[in-house]
Amino acid sequence: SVCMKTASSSNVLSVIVGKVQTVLGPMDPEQLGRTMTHEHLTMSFECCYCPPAAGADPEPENPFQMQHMHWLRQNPYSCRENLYLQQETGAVRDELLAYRKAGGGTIVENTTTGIDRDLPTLKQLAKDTGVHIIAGAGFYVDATHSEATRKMSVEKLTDVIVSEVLHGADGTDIRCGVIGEIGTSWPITDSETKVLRATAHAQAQLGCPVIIHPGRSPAAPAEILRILQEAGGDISKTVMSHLDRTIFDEAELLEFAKLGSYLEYDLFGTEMLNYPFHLEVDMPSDSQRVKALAFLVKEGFEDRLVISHDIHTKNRLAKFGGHGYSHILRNIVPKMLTRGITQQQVDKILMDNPKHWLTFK
Ligand SMILES: CCC(=O)NCCS(=O)(=O)O
Repeated sequence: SVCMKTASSSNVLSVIVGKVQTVLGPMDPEQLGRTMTHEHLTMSFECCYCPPAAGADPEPENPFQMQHMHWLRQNPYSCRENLYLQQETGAVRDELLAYRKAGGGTIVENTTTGIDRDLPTLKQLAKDTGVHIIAGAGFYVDATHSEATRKMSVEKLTDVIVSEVLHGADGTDIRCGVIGEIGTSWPITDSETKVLRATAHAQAQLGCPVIIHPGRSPAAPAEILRILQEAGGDISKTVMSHLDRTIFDEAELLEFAKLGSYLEYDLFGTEMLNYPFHLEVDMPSDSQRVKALAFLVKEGFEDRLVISHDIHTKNRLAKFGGHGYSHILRNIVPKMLTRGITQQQVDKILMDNPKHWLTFK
């Protein structure tokens, strides 16, 4: 039966090579269109609930009323109700229709094991809206690893990830088209190191795209690439997420960029004075994100940039007064064009780079 599985696995793989894999099946990469490389459409972020800080404004009684929108924007993780994006599939469906109208084609849905991935809902959303959706394989940060996950060997973890891509995940036949977001903390834990090694082994077998959530230290992204590379991963097909809250110093950023991964600015729309997961970090504004992109373009990295919003709480949906999934297309692109980034470079960032990354080798 091992032989049968290997034979059927190589048949599946031969169908995906040169293609991208959406929740509705393999697809010609030319069909992707404008692509947000890091979003969530249905998930729970309960693992990251933060009680309001001592002395700060407490959670309002009815947080989703207009007068509390500012509080929610500043304290998104201090309201449990706000962390259940999976309760808003209707609103997400409306937003995906709006995303298509705004010129969007594809969304990479980064929800992995640990934060309530829901593949049947993703498949239904793709059917209902015509937006191409690519689902993520693998595991989120250590705090969400189950005891069973922690006990798995690198080989077993590799088998799980490979199977999620080739055969389907969570007991369904719906296949993932990317590995990640693979979650890491700082310092990287033993269980996360095993998952990173498994990710690299799976990528070496599959020739597939990988996307990583780094811990909150400027040293984290390079350390992660070192682990992946040592285990046989393909850095040129790997996206490093959340650089906007991770590396601030321009020299350090250039040093990291030279390592060759894709560089992702994916918190567009997030404006927050106190970042509760790391109080020493000043969360940048959208203008500062655009400035970082313009800097990396000027330094010659236009072929490595990808962008997104990483919507993972309810308050960021248009239904709750948020910016929604079309903010980049409607507001950020025009801003980029006023800051020395050309239309051709914008097209690379939104179309060509995601296409090259997502295509199986
Ligand atoms: C699941 C969503 C996620 O991990 N988002 C990243 C948030 S942050 O670490 O950049 O604050």
